Amino acid sequence: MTRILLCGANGKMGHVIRSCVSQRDDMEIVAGVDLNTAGTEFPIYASIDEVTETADVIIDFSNPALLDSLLAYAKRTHTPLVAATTGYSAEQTAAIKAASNDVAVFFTFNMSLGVNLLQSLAKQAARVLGGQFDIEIIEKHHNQKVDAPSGTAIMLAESINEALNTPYELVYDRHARREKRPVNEIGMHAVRGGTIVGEHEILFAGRDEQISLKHTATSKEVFAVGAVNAASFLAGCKPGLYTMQDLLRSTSDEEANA
Ligand SMILES: NC(=O)C1=CN([C@@H]2O[C@H](COP(=O)(O)OP(=O)(O)OC[C@H]3O[C@@H](n4cnc5c(N)ncnc54)[C@H](OP(=O)(O)O)[C@@H]3O)[C@@H](O)[C@H]2O)C=CC1
Ligand SMILES: O=C(O)C1=N[C@H](C(=O)O)C[C@H](O)C1
Repeated sequence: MTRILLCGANGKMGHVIRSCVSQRDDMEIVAGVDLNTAGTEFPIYASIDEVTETADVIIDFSNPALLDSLLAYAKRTHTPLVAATTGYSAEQTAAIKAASNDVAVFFTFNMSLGVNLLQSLAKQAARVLGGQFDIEIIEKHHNQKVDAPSGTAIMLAESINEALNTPYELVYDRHARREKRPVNEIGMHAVRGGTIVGEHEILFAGRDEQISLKHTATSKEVFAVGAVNAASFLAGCKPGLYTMQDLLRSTSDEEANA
C-alpha cells in the first residue's frame, strides 16, 4: 500500500486527487497539508512541519508559498515528491531541480498524457519551421487560476527553444510596443474565464499558411490520474529528477514484461 501525503488537500485538484485515490486499492492518503484544515477521513495540517504520519510519497498541488518547507520536509524525511504546482519563480524552479540530488522528484507543469505528446510535436514543428514562421502560444484557463501564463505554456515555450538553434525571447505583453514583430520571439497569451479546465495552442504562422497544435483538457481528472500514477511510480525511486517520459517508459516496460 503506497501512503500519500497530499499538499493542497482542500483545493480543487486536492479534491480530485482524493476521489482518484479512493478508487484504487493500492494507495491511501494518510495526511494532508492545506491552509484550510477542514476535517476529513485523514488529518489535514496547516503546516507541513506538523505532519506526524509517515508517507511513501508526497503529491503537491498547492501554492509556490509552500515550496521552501515542502522541499525541506522531502529532503529531511527522504520522501519522494510529485511536484505539480505552477507559478514558480526561476529561483524556485532551480531549487526543485537541486532538491532532486537528495530525493526523488517528479516535476512537470502538466500531468496529462496529451500535453506530453504536444510538447514533442511542438519541438518537431519548431525544428522545421523555426526562423520562417512566427510562434505564438495561447493558453486558456478558468477564472480561479492565480498564475499567468500557465506553467504548461512556459514548459512548451522552453521545449520549443530547446529545438531551435538560438532561443527565442518570450514576449508576454505587446500593448506598449509600436514596432513590427521580429521572428525570433514567442508571444505568450493567457486567457482567463469561466470554468475552462485548460487549453494550450501553439500557433505557427507563416506567409499565407498557418499550423496550429492544440490540446484541450475537459476535466481535471486527466491531471489527477497522471499525478497518482506518477506517485505510484516514484515511491521507492532513488534520488533524481523524473518526468512524464520516465513514467511512460516504465509503463511500456511493464507492459512488455507482462
Ligand atoms: N501540473 C499539473 O498538471 C497541474 C497543476 N496545477 C497547479 O496546481 C496548483 C493548485 O491548483 P488548484 O487545485 O486548482 O488550486 P486551488 O487554489 O483550488 O488549491 C490550492 C490549495 O492549496 C492551498 N494553499 C495555498 N497556499 C498554501 C500553503 N502555503 N500551504 C498549504 N496549502 C496552501 C489553498 O488554500 P486556500 O484556498 O485557502 O488559498 C488551496 O486549498 C496550481 O498551481 C495549479 O496551476 C493544476 C492542475 C494541473
Ligand atoms: O491551474 C490549472 O487549472 C492548471 N494549471 C496547470 C498549468 O498552469 O499549466 C496545468 C493545467 O493546464 C491546469
